[in-house]
Amino acid sequence: MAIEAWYMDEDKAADQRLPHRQSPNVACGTAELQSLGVLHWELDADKHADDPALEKIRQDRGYSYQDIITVSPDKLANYEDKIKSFFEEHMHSDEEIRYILEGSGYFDVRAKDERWVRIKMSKGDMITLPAGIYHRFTLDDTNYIKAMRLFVGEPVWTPLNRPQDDHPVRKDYLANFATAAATTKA
Ligand SMILES: CSCCC(=O)C(=O)O
Ligand SMILES: [Fe+2]
Repeated sequence: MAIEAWYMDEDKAADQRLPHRQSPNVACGTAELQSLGVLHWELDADKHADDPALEKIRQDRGYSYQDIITVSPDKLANYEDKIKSFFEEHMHSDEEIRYILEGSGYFDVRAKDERWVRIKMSKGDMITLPAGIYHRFTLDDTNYIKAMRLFVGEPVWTPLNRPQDDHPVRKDYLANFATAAATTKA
C-alpha cells in the first residue's frame, strides 16, 4: 500500500492529534512527496532485527547509526516538553529517518507553496525527510509510537526552529527541491 498523505485543513484550534483532512480530502501523492525530497519505504516491521531489505537501505544510504524511541505518556521522559518540541516547525542539518515498528503518528512537511502536508505513518513505514525541509511530528489519538531512528554518522537531533532562511542547509534544500516542487504540483 502506498503511503498516505494529504493537505491539511487550517483548523489550528483543533487537537493536533486529529487527522486534519480537508473535506473533501486533498491527497498528496508519492511523486509529489518525492519532489519535496521525501522518500518512503514499506518494510516488514516484525523482521526489523534481521531484515535484508532494511540492511540494503542502510548500506545504500549510509545509515550507520540506529536506536529505538518510544513516544507515549508513560515511556518517554519529559513527555510534554518533547511532544511540544516535536510539533514546533523546524529543520535539521541532516536527514531525519524514522522506521515505525509499532503504533502510528503523523509527520507534517511544508509543501513548496507553504501548505502543510500530513503524512500518516504506521507500522512498517519508513521515511526520510531531507536536510533543510521544514517539518514537525505529532502522535495521533492513540498516543503511542515506537520507531527506529537512523542516522548517517554520529546523530545530531537538534531541531532548528523556523526561520532558518540564512542556514546553508536550508539554502541547499531550496536549491535542490524548490524548482522541482513548483513544477510538479498536482
Ligand atoms: C516517530 S519518532 C518520534 C519523533 C521524533 O523522533 C522526532 O520528531 O524527531
Ligand atoms: Fe525533526
